[in-house]
Amino acid sequence: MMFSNFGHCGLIGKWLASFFFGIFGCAQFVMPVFFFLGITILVANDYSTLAMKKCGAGFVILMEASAVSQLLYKDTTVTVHDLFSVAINNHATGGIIGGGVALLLREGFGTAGAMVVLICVFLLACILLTQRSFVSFFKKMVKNVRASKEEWEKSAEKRRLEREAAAAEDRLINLEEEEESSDKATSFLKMKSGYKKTSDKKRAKQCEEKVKELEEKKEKKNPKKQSSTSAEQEKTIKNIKVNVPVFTSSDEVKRKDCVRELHPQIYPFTEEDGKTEPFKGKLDFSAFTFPEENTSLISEQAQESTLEVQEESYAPPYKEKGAFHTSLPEEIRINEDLGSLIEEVSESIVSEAEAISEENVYPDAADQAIEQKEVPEIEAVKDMKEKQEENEESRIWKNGAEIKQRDTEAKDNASEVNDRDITIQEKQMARQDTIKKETAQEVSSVESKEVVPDRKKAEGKDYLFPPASLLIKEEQGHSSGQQQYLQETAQKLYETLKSFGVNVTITDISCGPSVTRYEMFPEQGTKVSKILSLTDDIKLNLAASDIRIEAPIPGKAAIGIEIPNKHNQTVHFRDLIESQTFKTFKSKLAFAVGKDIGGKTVVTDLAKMPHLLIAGATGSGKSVCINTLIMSILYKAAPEEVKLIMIDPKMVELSIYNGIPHLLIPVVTDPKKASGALNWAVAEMTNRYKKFTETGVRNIEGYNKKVRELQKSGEIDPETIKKMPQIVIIIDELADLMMVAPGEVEDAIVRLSQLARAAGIHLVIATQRPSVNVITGLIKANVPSRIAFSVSSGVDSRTIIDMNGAEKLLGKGDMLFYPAGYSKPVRVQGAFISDNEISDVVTFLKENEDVAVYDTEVTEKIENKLKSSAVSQERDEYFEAAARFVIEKDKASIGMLQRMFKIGFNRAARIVDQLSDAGIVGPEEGTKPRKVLMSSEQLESYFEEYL
Ligand SMILES: Nc1ncnc2c1ncn2[C@@H]1O[C@H](COP(=O)(O)OP(=O)(O)OP(=O)(O)O)[C@@H](O)[C@H]1O
Repeated sequence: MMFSNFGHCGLIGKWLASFFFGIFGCAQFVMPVFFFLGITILVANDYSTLAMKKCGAGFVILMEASAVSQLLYKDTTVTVHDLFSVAINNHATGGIIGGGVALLLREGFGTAGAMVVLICVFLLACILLTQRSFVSFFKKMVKNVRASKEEWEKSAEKRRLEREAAAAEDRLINLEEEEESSDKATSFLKMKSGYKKTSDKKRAKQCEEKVKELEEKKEKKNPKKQSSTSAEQEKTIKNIKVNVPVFTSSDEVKRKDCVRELHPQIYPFTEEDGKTEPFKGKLDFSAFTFPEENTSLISEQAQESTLEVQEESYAPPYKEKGAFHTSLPEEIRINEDLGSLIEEVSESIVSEAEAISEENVYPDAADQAIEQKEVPEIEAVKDMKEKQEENEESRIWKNGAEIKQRDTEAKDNASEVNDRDITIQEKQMARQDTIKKETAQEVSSVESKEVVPDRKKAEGKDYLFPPASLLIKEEQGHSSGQQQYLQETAQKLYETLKSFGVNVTITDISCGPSVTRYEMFPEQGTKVSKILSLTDDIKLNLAASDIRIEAPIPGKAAIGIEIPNKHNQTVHFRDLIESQTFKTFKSKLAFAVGKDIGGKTVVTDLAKMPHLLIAGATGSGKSVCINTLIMSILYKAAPEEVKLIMIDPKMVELSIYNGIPHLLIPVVTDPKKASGALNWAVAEMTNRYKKFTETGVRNIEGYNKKVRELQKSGEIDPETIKKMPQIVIIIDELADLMMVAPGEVEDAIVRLSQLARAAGIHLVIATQRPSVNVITGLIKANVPSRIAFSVSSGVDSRTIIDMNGAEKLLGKGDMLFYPAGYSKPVRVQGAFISDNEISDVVTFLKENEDVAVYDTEVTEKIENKLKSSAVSQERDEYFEAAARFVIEKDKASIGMLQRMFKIGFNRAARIVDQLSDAGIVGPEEGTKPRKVLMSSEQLESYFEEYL
């Protein structure tokens, strides 16, 4: 095309060039170049939008050039053909495109206007092509001009200052040559100007002023430089004034060192103390926390004293005084005034010393026995404190060595005091022991007198209480390493928790027969749930079979971790009944449960429970528990006072008691009879309520009181109206009963549990399977007191006591005792009684009592009930209604019953036969209706008896 434009390509080239000139006008000269470049750019840029935009902008610029040439060309072409032909001929006009645009614009805006529009479009096209706006271009230009101007000014100023400085230095050299200078001034000058000459103070001052002047001048002109210089100056001054390295609060080690240095009393017993270097650092107490070491140390101290006091008597060693607080003031800052800081620190040390000496070193001050030794202790501590106060008054910072020495003195004092304490404690303990032994001897002598069977003493007069000598006594033998073991376990426990980031203070250790409880107070801000979540880790670290965490212990601000003892101690039943608690217990339904975690005897009143549910896996100790309950009653109440009904579907557990005077009926082993016995109890309960209404009393106590009064006054014959005995119904395996007669048994139990308390009837239900179809919702709701023995899962535990915990018990009498009114179950080691002991007691009772006189009336009633229930099972559903109907109509026929009950012939005939068998209607009389033999009253009494 380029060659064609200049006529070098023959005829076709000429035609082609003419055509393109007609289209693009004069721009055709550069069009081949534009096409070549444009297509190259488009291909190279992968036909990107930007490339297209730029090519478009280039094309517009070219066409503008054509349009301008058209405007400048003085010709009056108006048609497209004219534009085309003129452009072909002279190659100087705009062609169809450029020319067309120019003509249109000229028509619209005139030539000048068209030029302006074209220039504007040209600029826009240029922006598009270059992708630069003119404004930013101009800005950049202005900036560059300004920068070069500033640079020039700066260099001029620099040169001027250099000249001035050189002149000042010349003057200074002259001055220095004249006179001698002092060392300080020289050094100052050295620092400032780098010269090594000397001059006197005055001269130095003058020089200094001069240099300062110069610097000020400089700084005024260059503020950045000024600030950096002043910062440098400050730093230098700081370096001269404060000869203490900067201390970072995040540096744990340094912090600890500082604390040790400033608070020597907090480390009274560490070996490390002697190695502590005198303090050299600078303090920054922001974000200050107290290190845990001292807490542990002091708690260990507390434990030591605790354990000593605690030996033998399982009572808690001291009353929650072991808990102490060691947190220091959170924010102590030293910045400007070191003196005030020293004051603050000394105060805090004194208060710390007080706190430690009063609360922690002697944690069991509350213990009465140890009260006597408090006076010398406190004096000794005061001495120690005074010495330490003196220490603090002296310079803490400078005289590190002196402080160290005094620390050692204080430490010695503390250890002296400690030793003295220990000896005092030992003496005290020894005295306590002797007193205890003496009293124990006295008590046992009194008890032995009491235990001797005494006919007169017993309320039942003719009841001979079994002697305690029939039971096995606990062998006295204390494991010697017990204290050491407890201490070690406590230490391990503490360290385990600490390793998981839980800091605690062990405040108490209660050693029970089978488990030991470590009471602890967690550090402020520790979540209880965090400790609970560590159960398995604690178990692992202590190699314990199972642990239970009580968080928090009811009524205490502490968490209890119960760890099984190395050697279990059996709690013998004899210990319990010989205890003062049992002897002085008023209720006839006293139940010696066992010993709690503190070793205290637990005796409870069954009458207040008023019904008890005992549940646990097989072999967990239920039967033994029931035996202790029965034996407690045998040792406490005469047969006239308490009667027992025992239901033992297992047949082997309670049969041993057959023949004792307390039994109302022989031990029931037949589950069918059991439901009869329960129904009798329900009837008895109703009877008792009737009697209460007649006598105008509300409960059994009121009734018995009234009877006693009337008997005393002689108004009634003691033989005819007797006092009501309390009745305890014991069911050893509820699951068996529920399998045989679920509906009936549940109904009877529910009725009894709802109403029997006031009537003096109490239920004790034991079961192996605490599933919901055995302990139904209704039974659970009405039996409020529970004893949970070891179970296999948390689900079972929840069925019994509505919470987890029983799955962690150790078995063999380890129980969670949860009577009505307790907010949380209590862990108790149940008493143990062997079969031999039971049989000895039973034999004793049998020998000394007339052969058990069972209540024949009760037995008969139960038998009748059994029979009637067997018969009633065979009877038709409409039997009762039919009987009433025939008595009402005074005749009985099959057709009549058919019509009345809308039943078939056969069924009606069967009902009539049943009525005849029951003696309600007479025999068949041919076609005549049968005769009715009973009146309606007779019928009612029949129903009462048999249904
Ligand atoms: N308080 C206790 N102290 C020591 N050992 C006990 C105690 N209670 C139970 N045991 C031991 O556990 C064994 C099983 O106890 P027990 O017969 O009472 O269990 P159980 O729960 O009634 O079992 P099952 O439901 O199978 O009858 C006893 O033989 C005894 O060795």
